[in-house]
Amino acid sequence: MKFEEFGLSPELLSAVKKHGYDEATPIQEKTIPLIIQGVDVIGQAQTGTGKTAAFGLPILEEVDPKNPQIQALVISPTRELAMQTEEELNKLGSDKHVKTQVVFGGYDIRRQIHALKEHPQILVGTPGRLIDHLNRHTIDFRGVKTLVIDEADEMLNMGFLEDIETIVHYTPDDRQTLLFSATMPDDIKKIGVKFMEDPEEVHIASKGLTIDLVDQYLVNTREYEKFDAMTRLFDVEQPELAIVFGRTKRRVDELTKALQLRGYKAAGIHGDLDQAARMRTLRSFKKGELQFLVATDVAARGLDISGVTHVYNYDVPQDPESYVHRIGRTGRAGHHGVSVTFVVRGEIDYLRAIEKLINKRMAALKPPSAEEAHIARLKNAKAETYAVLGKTTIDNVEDEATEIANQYDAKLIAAALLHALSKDDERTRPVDIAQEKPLPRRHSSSDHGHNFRSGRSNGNRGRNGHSNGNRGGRRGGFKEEFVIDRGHKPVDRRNQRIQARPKGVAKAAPKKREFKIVKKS
Ligand SMILES: Nc1ncnc2c1ncn2[C@@H]1O[C@H](COP(=O)(O)OP(=O)(O)OP(=O)(O)O)[C@@H](O)[C@H]1O
Repeated sequence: MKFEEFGLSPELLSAVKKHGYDEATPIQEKTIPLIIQGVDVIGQAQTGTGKTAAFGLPILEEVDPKNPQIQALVISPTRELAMQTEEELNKLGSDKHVKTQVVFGGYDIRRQIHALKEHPQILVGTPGRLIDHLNRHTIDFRGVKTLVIDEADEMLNMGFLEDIETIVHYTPDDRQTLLFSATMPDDIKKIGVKFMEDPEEVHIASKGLTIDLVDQYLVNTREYEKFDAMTRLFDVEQPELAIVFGRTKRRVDELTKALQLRGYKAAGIHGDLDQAARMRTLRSFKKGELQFLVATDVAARGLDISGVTHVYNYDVPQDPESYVHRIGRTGRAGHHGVSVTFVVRGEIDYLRAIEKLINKRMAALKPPSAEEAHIARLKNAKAETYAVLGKTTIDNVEDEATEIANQYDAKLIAAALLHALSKDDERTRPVDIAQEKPLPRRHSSSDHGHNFRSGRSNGNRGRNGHSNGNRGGRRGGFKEEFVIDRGHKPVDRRNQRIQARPKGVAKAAPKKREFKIVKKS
C-alpha cells in the first residue's frame, strides 16, 4: 500500500518520501488508519518492521503545530531508544513544522527545562525523567491527546509499571492510548488494556515472532570454552558489524576488555556508564569504527542501527521475549542477519522456552576448532595481503624496502606480512573472564519467562538492573531495592513520592513506594 492512500497531509508525504519509504509495511498499513480514527490500538509486529512510523505518522497527522501544548507523549524504556524515536518523529514532522523533544536521565535537567520552554508538541521520554519533570511542574500533560507506550510489554512489567501508572495519571482520561511492541505476553497485555478503551488489536500474523530474515543458530558449549568458541566463530564468520549481548554489566566489561586484548575493535555499553560514554560508543559503532558492540539488554530493544549483520548471545537471555528483541537488532528493514546463541548445559530449559515462544528450532552450530580458526584467519590475511600489495607503491619507502629485500628472502617477507595481518598471536592471548554458574532451573517452560523460580543466580548480582532482567521480582523472584530507569544509575526511590500534581489535574497522587529486597521462598 502506498502512503498516499492513507490521506496523509502533503507535508507528511514529502517527509516520508525524503525518508526513502515507498510502500507502507504491514503494521503501518493496518494501524495508521485506525490511529487516525482515534481508536486505541495494541500493535504487535516483528522487530524492524517500522512500528515507529506506524504510530508516528498518524500522530504527526493529528498534531496541530500552532497549538503550543504537548499533544502526544511517547514513553520509551531506554535513553538511546527515546533519542532515536524523537529523531525519527522530528524528521517525519519537519516539513509540517512539528516541534519534538526528548527527555531522559543522565543529562542536565536544567537544559531540558529550558528546551521545554520552546513548547514541543510531541514529547518522548524515559519514565524516570518524565516523573522528575512532573515533580518539578516543568511539563504539563493536560493537552495530551495520544499516549504511546513503546516496547509496551517491557514498560508494563513490574519494574516500570508504577512509573507508567504515575505518568498516565497526569494525562487526560479521554486520551488515545497506543501500545506497541514485537512481543506481547497475554498477562502483560491484560495490564495494558486497563489503560485503554475498547482497544483494537493489530497483530501482524507471521509464522513466528522472530523475523525470517535472521538465520538463528545455537552453540552448545561449556562456560569455560565459551569465549574461545565465540572468537573463533568471529574469525571464521568475519561479521561486519555485530552486537554481543552479555547478561550482566560485569560480564559486558569483562567481554569488552577480553575482546580488545585479542585485537578486536570492541566497546561496551551498559547502564553504569555515563551517558556521554554511552553515546560516544554508539556513535562509533554506527559509523563502523567499532566492529563489536558489547551490551547488556540496554541495547536489546528498539535500537535501529543499519548494517548490523550478526547478533551473538554470549549468555542465553533470561526471558524469551528478550531473545526476540536482541536478535531483532539484525535483519531489519528487509536486510538479512545472523544470530548465534551460546548455551551451556543446565540452561537448556531457557533455550526450549525461547524456541517455544518463537515457534522455531535453532540450528546447532559446531564451534570452529583452534586450527579451523587459524586457517580462516590465514585465508583472510592472504586476501588482505593481496589487497595491500595491489595498492602499495615503492614511493617514500624505496631505501628501506631495498634494504629489507636485500637481506630477506621474498617468501619470508610474505610470511611476515601474513603473520602480522592474521594477528595469530593476539587472537590466542589468554583472557580473564569469570566463570558464571548457569541460570537457575526454569520453573516452567510454558510461562513465557515471567515466572522464574525464586532466588538469584550467582551470575546475577542484585542491582544489575536491566542486565539481569530482575527488575521487579516478577521475573527473578525477588524485589529490588532500587528501581532502575533502564540504563540509568540505580535511583533509590524508597522515600520518594510525587509531591504535587500539575494544576487542574484531579488525580490522586500515587502511593508511596517501598522497594526492599524480598527473596521469595
Ligand atoms: N515503509 C517503510 N519502508 C522502508 N523502510 C521503513 C519503512 N518504515 C520504517 N522503515 C525503516 O525500517 C527500520 C525499522 O523501523 P523501526 O525502528 O520503526 O522498527 P520497529 O518495528 O519499531 O523495530 P523494533 O521492534 O526493533 O523496535 C528503520 O530504519 C525505519 O526507518
